[in-house]
Amino acid sequence: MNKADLRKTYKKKRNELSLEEVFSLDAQLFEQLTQYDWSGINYLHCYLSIEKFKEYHTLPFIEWIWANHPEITIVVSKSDFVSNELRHFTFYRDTPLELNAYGIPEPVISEEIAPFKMDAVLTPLLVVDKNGNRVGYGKGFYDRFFASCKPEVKKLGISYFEPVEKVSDVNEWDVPMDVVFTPLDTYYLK
Ligand SMILES: Nc1nc2c(c(=O)[nH]1)N(C=O)[C@@H](CNc1ccc(C(=O)N[C@@H](CCC(=O)O)C(=O)O)cc1)CN2
Ligand SMILES: Nc1ncnc2c1ncn2[C@@H]1O[C@H](COP(=O)(O)OP(=O)(O)OP(=O)(O)O)[C@@H](O)[C@H]1O
Repeated sequence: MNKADLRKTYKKKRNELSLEEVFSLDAQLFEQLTQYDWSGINYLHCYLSIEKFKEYHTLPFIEWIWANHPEITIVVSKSDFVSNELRHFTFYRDTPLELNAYGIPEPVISEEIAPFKMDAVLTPLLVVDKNGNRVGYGKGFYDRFFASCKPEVKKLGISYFEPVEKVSDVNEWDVPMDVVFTPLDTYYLK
């Protein structure tokens, strides 16, 4: 299937999840994430969830990192919807957040971190294929971001759904995921 059709299908599938389903999928994803080997990571970039789109709710996992991996600095983004580029800032317990016009929580003030500093990036997505090719909302924020990261950055995807066989229209700018967390499994793709 192509990205446009997958985007439509998986947006609908996610929308149709009940709150009970989301709650239980989130608990399973949390288990997968906490079983991953986080050693060697200093800067972990993580998205903050858009509630109205029913994205996996990352805050409980971020709190787990704060409690269990004090050596890791969590970094979150601010989105510029004119250039479709991200800027990156440290995120601590006391960092104030505000919702931007798209419903994405963003830090009000904190320290800016350059993209090449990231050791791992937890990436939002609608669905991936078995090669790690990702379908997002179609604005290319994360593809641009990965283009400015160091080549060895760990690209980690989070998905409510199992990988599909194939995204048929992969472009030259698409950066595949190395690892994908789903409620049922963690896939190591490269
Ligand atoms: N939590 C989170 N943060 C993220 C992303 C993400 O997928 N999740 N992004 C990943 O790249 C970027 C933001 N991408 C976005 C792209 C489009 C819309 C949006 O609201 N689009 C339409 C509505 C479409 C719809 O209804 O589905 C609009 O413009 O109104 C929001 C965020 C950066 N930050
Ligand atoms: N490194 C890059 N530099 C400049 N433009 C880029 C880059 N990567 C992607 N783009 C542009 O961004 C758009 C990405 O579209 P695509 O359908 O791949 O988005 P997506 O990966 O689903 O979305 P998102 O990353 O926002 O979740 C394309 O129009 C592409 O031209």
